[in-house]
Amino acid sequence: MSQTTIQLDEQTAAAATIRLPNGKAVNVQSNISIEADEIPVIDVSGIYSEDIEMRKMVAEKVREACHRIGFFYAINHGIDPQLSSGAFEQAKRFFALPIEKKMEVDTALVPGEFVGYHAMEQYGSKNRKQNDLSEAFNIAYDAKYDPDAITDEPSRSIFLPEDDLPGFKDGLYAYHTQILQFARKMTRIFALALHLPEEYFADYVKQPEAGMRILHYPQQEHSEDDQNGIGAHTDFECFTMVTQDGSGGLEVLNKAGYWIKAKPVPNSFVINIADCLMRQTNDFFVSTVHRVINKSGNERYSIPFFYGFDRRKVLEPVPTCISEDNPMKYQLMTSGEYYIWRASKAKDGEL
Ligand SMILES: O=C(O)CCC(=O)C(=O)O
Ligand SMILES: [Fe+2]
Repeated sequence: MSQTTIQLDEQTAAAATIRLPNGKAVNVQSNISIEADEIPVIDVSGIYSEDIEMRKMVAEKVREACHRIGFFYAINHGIDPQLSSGAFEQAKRFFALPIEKKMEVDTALVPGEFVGYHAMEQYGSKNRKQNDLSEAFNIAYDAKYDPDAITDEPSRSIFLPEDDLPGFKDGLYAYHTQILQFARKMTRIFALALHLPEEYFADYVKQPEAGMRILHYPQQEHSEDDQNGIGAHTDFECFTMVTQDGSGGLEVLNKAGYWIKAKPVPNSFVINIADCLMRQTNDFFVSTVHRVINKSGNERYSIPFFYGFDRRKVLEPVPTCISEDNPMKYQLMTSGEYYIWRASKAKDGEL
């Protein structure tokens, strides 16, 4: 997530330029979203194949999607749907707690880190009358729940005492552990997609950034001009994998400047490129602007998993994405420097 500044066009209030904290500016032609089949659905079952050609076939589809739109659906990912149902149940239990209880794990208690509770209508854009209509709870990577952990460093997560919500932490990490393993496999596919050896990023993800978030969006009554569930933003790690319920509401800004509805596809992840991978690929992969507006008539719940490289690793350019004619556009920094800079900006109330 990140903050945005939106400038309304003088001629038409519908068109706008969105200035992003990642340094980009994107044009929006209309604030009203449209139905379009632009987000590819990729069957990723080939990632488990022993045959490198099968893995490369998935990788080429990922390459095309990440270059063209920065978003795709992954189906046949192999994760038991009971784990996502379990995590959604935990989300509903948490958000049903009284606000005073939820505020005991307020994210403000952990400056600079994206963990804990983000209260309803707390963040927003100064261009909209109402703050964003959502609440969230974020957890961080925890080596205790990673079967391939190489560290015993304590997690940055904060939780209510176990007796306040028995089973909540284990329920969330049961799902997190499975997504983490899938994300490591996908890291190999992303390397192939960039025409690099599969192992290229292996050292970057032994101790990854792997936050997960549960989100609750009530039905909104205001127009999309006055309020969003989450306003237009890009994510800041390498890639994000979102589990959405059946409500719909996630919208993706395509290169032509139109909001495309990312309609729910059962048992899929919506995967999107985030800023760090955009930086490392010198913009070959696009970190696409997205937002959420829940007008489904239901309470919407979603579970994004934000996956990034080890904080100590420098975000070096990918060799296949730079050349003499196409030099690196971004200043070198570590993943950690980038995350902390962006998280602090976002927590300053700018989304
Ligand atoms: O709720 C969703 O579908 C997406 C949420 C999101 O974009 C975020 O938390 O960064
Ligand atoms: Fe996002």
